[in-house]
Amino acid sequence: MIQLKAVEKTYRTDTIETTALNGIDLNVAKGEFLSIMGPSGCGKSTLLNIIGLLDTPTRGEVLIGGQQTTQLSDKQLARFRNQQLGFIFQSFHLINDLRVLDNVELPLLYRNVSARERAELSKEALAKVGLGNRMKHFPSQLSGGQKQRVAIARAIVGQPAIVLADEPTGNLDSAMGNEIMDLLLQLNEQDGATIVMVTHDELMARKTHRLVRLFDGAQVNDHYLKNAYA
Ligand SMILES: Nc1ncnc2c1ncn2[C@@H]1O[C@H](COP(=O)(O)OP(=O)(O)OP(=O)(O)O)[C@@H](O)[C@H]1O
Repeated sequence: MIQLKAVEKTYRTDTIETTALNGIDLNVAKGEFLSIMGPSGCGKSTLLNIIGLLDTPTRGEVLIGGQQTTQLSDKQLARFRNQQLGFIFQSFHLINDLRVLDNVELPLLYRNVSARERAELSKEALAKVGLGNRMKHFPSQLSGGQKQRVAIARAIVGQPAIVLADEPTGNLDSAMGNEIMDLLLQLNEQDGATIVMVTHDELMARKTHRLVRLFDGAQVNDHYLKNAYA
């Protein structure tokens, strides 16, 4: 479903060159729930942004669902993102001036979906995350866990094949974090969504199918990391 081949990412400013990713080869199977861990600055968000086509690699290839993405124009990328990918962020990224239902409808606005169908699909997505009774609320009237549920409803309303989550439980206490994690597991198990999640929480990562550890922009295996920290 996701294939990265020899992906490198270098950021350049006038004086400094930073290698954020240094030759990543990664295959994520359809229906797999993968977590990515590693110390601060090791390249986790960069990797997720590249998988999510929000950023482009300096070298290497990114294939999503067999489609080569490196040659796509910005417009094609935006369309591909909108149809294939759902995003969940640590800080929710909801629009505070919009009611919950309108926030969830947003990804559908960029497609040819009628107003009635947008509302129906969004209500379904909100019911799925247990927020069917909060549609008319504004984000400021919700708890952190509820905001993240809205963000998940928004991520899944267009039924994307892949959901990308950047520290989805990072801003939540452990009880709410566990609820959000259960919801992601349910999405994966029942709806078959392929999920890639960046997390700092080993307990959350342990619930997923596979744990990839990064160190200094490179993929390392568990054994190596344990030796490195021994
Ligand atoms: N836009 C940018 N310009 C320059 N350097 C960048 C940029 N984005 C990231 N970097 C650098 O690339 C490296 C990887 O950053 P990245 O945000 O991917 O790490 P991370 O593992 O997600 O960190 P954290 O856990 O702290 O969020 C870091 O050294 C960072 O300073």
